[in-house]
Amino acid sequence: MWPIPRQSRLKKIRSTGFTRNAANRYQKPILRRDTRSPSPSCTVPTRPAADGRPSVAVGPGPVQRIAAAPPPSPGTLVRVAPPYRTRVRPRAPHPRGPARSGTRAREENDAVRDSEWGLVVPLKPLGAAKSRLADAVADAERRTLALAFAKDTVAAALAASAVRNVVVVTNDPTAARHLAALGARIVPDLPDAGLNAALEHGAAALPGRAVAALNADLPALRPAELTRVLRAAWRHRRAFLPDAAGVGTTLLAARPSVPLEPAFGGASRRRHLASGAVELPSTGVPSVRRDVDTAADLRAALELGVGPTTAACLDELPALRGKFAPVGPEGPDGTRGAGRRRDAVRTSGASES
Ligand SMILES: Nc1nc2c(ncn2[C@@H]2O[C@H](COP(=O)(O)OP(=O)(O)OP(=O)(O)O)[C@@H](O)[C@H]2O)c(=O)[nH]1
Ligand SMILES: C=C(OP(=O)(O)O)C(=O)O
Repeated sequence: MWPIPRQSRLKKIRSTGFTRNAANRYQKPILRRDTRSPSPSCTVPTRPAADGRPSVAVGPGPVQRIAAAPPPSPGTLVRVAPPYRTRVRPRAPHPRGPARSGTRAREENDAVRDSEWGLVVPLKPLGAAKSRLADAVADAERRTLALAFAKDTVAAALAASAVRNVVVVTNDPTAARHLAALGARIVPDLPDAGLNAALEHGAAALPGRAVAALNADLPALRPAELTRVLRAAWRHRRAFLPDAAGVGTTLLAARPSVPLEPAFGGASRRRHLASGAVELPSTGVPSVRRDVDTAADLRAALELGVGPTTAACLDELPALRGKFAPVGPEGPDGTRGAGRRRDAVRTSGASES
């Protein structure tokens, strides 16, 4: 019956609203009688904080059961969905809003998908980490703080909508256990040849991805600020963010298939600039720049508001309580120091704040 003479073709288009090909593409939703058994309930490990608020999962803890939706009554017509894909973790709603249909929207959605980054977070063995805090705190507290910084950094990174996954490169078994419980993938530091070798090794675990190296000592990190930095980095082949002191680097990013070429350590801002990486704007992203090496850095981080694990350490460990009150003015509630911490809970899939 095809080709239809032009006249009757136009008539057909007018009567159906579709050409034959367009009509073939249009499909009604498939409806079938529901024969499925009720779907199983899913379990989410959580550990409530001391004050009763929910908190980041820190390991095996009480398991909260989420009841499954009641099954439809027998014989109900249900829309047949495509095969379900299991997500490793629920994703936060994308800032550009829900996915839309159409070619232009599809391109936009692809761009959003492409701009999801793999982060590489290096972490020294805790016994050696944060050595510049040794003057201010005893060894046990220094190790605890190094782990707390890393946990707050990784939890915030996992909650950032531009981040798809976080690889932690470490040989520390305790840190590995805690950070894996948050949702990070642990890669042993096989080269064991310093920070830059560890970063190259971690980046190799994310082939074909946009990769960003992020220091593990950013306890004030906010997911929305990290997303802002990564979206800015997406416009360049390689880009970096200087640390709060303007001497070092807290984040170095490379688009897919571009070698990361990390040159961290000491005055790395100058080295990253000389290597051709573009320096990203520093304004509006203080939490991504606020690395903590010294007691003064920790006070400055407290001014910004640190994450829940660092705040809990500073509140609960007798040797640390009251030790790092920030130098700034009192908070609106008259409290200082850890009392001014941000209370937002940062878990995977949590909304950005
Ligand atoms: N896996 C791995 N991570 C490292 C290594 N060296 C440094 N890092 C991490 O790289 C980031 C910046 O490191 P540094 O500032 O040199 O070390 P730090 O432990 O933060 O502080 P200091 O001991 O005071 O220098 C931190 O997240 C470190 O844990 C390494 O050799 N291997
Ligand atoms: C590792 C670096 O920083 P810091 O030693 O100050 O943590 C760096 O800036 O390259």
